[in-house]
Amino acid sequence: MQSHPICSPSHPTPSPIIVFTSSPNDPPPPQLLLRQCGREGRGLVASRPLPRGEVMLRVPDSLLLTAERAAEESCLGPLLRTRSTVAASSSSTGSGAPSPLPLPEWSLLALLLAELRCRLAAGDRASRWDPYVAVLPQRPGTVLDWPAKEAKQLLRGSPLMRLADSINGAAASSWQELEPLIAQGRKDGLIPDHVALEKSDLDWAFGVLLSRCIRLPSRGDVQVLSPWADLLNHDVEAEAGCHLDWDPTAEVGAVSGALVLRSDRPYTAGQQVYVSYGSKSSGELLLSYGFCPPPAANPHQDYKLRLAVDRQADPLADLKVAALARHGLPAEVEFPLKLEGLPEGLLQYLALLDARPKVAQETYDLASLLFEGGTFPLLDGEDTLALALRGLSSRCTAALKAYPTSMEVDQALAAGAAAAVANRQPRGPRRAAIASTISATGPIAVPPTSGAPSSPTSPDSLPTLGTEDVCVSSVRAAAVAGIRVRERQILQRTQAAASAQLGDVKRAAARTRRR
Ligand SMILES: C[S@@+](CC[C@H](N)C(=O)[O-])C[C@H]1O[C@@H](n2cnc3c(N)ncnc32)[C@H](O)[C@@H]1O
Repeated sequence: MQSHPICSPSHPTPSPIIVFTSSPNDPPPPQLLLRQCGREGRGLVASRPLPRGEVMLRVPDSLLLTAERAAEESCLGPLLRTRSTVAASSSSTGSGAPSPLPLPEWSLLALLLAELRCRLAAGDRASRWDPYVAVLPQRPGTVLDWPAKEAKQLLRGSPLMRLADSINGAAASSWQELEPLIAQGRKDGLIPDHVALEKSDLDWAFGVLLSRCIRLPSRGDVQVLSPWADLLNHDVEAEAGCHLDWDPTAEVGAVSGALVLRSDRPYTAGQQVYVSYGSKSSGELLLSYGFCPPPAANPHQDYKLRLAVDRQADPLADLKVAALARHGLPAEVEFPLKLEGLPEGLLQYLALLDARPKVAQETYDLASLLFEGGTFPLLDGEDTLALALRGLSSRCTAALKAYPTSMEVDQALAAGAAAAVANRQPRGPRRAAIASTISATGPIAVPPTSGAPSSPTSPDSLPTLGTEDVCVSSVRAAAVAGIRVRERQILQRTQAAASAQLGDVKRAAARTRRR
């Protein structure tokens, strides 16, 4: 691999490599090196043995791409400033609070990213962010890159369809916000001719944000793009991974405050450093980040069962919504079903949804018993626990019927892809990276590992599918088939657990009647 453009010494702006130094006067060797890490793409590895709690990376504020910076540096800045002023004067409380953003964070970040991408494509390299934008992936591989028709077909029957709709919906409404602004900017001569700023540019920018944006809890949950920090890959097995957050006390040179990465455990030289992108299922990672760990090996794999008060068919809907609200519960919830055990509160919620109380007070009393007392009462002689278990079983039946394919077809599809993908050699192995070290200090020696992939024959042995893999439509289809296999297994196991518990409830009731 060539030298990393981010590190280019010829670029006039301060190179982000300074984030690796804790003291500008006496820089120690960098703690992290950039490497090619197999199907995960680039990643960061420890350059030397690192103890637990070590600061591995500091990114100063000046290198964070925030929404405020995006608004300032976009060619539409003058228009955005007018909007900010109008918003500030209409919401002014004289509190000295920072002026509100003219648009939502992601719209501003996407706008600047898209603009920079258009400029770079036309050879216009006037921005200090160019080295960063130049190394962003051309295809982030998120669901925004999937043809709409294909996404509809692939995700039919799966709860992932709702996630895809919400991602596409968010990108579409952001475009609706930006389109008139872009038209106005063009009219006002603010946008150079070589900056197309089309919907496809914005969709690309949204894909970059979905897969790389970092939320900083210790800085008011602000969302940023950060060079270097966004080269950290996700480990499904790590509960938390290394800690990445804003630290107001960290110092880079004379400046206080930095985005800091601290090691969660000791690292050996050459070991890849991971963070956790959150407790995400393989489908969520596929749609939002463009890669798919094997669902069977992902401890966060689930089936998101959506339960909602039926406002159309339930004559007691308003009462139930009010009763739920009294207990701080929404009228719609997604319960993550897993292979092992039922999610907390699921049966109570189902009991309220499916019960048919006669009067308003009965609804409120039922809700109190379920959500406060933790008991399932008899309602008009009917056991509300049995009601909830039957409700769960029938919802699992309906969910299983909603898939357009059979279990056998999905298993074959996923297994076929496992074999095909295993034959494609990724660039460098996963956990102990070997070749192609890219760093300011040159390669370090790491013992080679046996790079030969295992030969999978079942969907369970599907390897992690990286972004390059899932950019191929047939591999995407197989990844979703593998997810459907796991979702079905979860639904079947849940149904079996509900039937078994229903049997217990019936036997207990029979014993009570006999006494
Ligand atoms: C924040 S970036 C990390 C850096 C990235 N590898 C790169 O080369 O730019 C997130 C992207 O990294 C890749 N990625 C992260 N974790 C992964 C994993 N466990 N397996 C496969 N790909 C992964 C995916 O392409 C994802 O969209």
